[in-house]
Amino acid sequence: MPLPADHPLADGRTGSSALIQAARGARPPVRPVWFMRQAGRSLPEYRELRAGGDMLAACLNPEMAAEITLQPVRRHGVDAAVYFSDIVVPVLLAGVAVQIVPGRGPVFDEPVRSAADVARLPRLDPDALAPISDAVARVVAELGDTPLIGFGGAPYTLASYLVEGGPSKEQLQTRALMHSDPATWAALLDWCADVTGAFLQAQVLAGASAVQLFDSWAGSLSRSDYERSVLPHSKRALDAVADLGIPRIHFGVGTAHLLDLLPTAGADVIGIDWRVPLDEAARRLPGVVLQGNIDPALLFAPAEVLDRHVADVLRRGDAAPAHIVNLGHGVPPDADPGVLTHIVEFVHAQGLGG
Ligand SMILES: Cc1c2[nH]c(c1CCC(=O)O)Cc1[nH]c(c(CCC(=O)O)c1C)Cc1[nH]c(c(CCC(=O)O)c1C)Cc1[nH]c(c(C)c1CCC(=O)O)C2
Repeated sequence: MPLPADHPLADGRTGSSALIQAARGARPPVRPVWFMRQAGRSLPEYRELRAGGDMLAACLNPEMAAEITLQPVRRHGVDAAVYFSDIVVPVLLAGVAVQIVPGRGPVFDEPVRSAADVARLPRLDPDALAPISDAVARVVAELGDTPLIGFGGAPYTLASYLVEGGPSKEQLQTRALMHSDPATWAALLDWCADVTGAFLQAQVLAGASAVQLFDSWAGSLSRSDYERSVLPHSKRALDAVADLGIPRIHFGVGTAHLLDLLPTAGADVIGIDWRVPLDEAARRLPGVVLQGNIDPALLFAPAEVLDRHVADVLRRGDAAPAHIVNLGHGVPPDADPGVLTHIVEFVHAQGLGG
């Protein structure tokens, strides 16, 4: 499947941007920087626009979702936008009842735990993704040569919300299901991969120039469980956009023990959390473009401590073929937006270094 001729990557708008260059392994004059979870909670203009309104309703309102996506680009001058939505949006659009509870996260009316529960999961009608395509088209019409990153939840992370019925630190029911009923598990993860795959595809076809697959909970898996029961499904989700020719980023939290496995799912760029220094990651992933990995905790440290840390991240990032600067996980809701703007200015002022 080719990109539409008027897609920003097909018509030349975003191809020479720092983000796309770096994702393809080149070293642009200035290192690209964006922040996971930049679209939302830490910005006063976001809070004002949302004004207590429902999160998922905001995601399904194309005008509002487009505006929220653009807010951090205007404010911080980041090198990419990330589409304002949530990993559970395509699940909701498939017809599964879910809410996002403020301060908690996605909560499902009925957890999915048995073979019958999985068999009942509805098929996602691609037409249901129209509000996504609409919002993305509005965003890219405003972005010019700044690329939009689309995203989706990796099958394990998504499945953990469905099985637990909500956020869970240890995902005990999820991992119990993986071991007790491998066939049901595989069917559930394939369903999640297909829902995320369709979500990614809709965003790319409407104008996203790159995608990121978030596997926030992958770190709780053993290496063998990850390799056998999760990785093939993450690959299935990434495969949904493989032939569109856009860079694919794969990010997980707490994945030090899984690092060398991650690129085998098919992504071009691997996102590293703050626990593994980028030069060590580069040694363990030769030839792989890296993204990360400013410790989000340092957003709360004095300016000179933060600057020293960011300079260290840049220096270590030089060990990779190319480096996309980001945090090691999402922007905390109480972060000072001024600190994020400062990081963008600091990174751009450094040039490429090394
Ligand atoms: C696990 C996960 C979720 N959603 C997401 C993940 C994976 C990324 C990660 O590990 O951080 C991904 C996500 N969620 C959101 C984005 C938007 C784009 C971005 O700025 O990166 C992205 C990429 C918006 C959001 N998603 C959510 C908000 C907050 C809702 C609000 O403002 O009321 C935003 C802006 C809600 C949400 N949705 C989810 C959680 C855990 C929460 C937090 C609940 C809370 O603390 O209030 C599920």
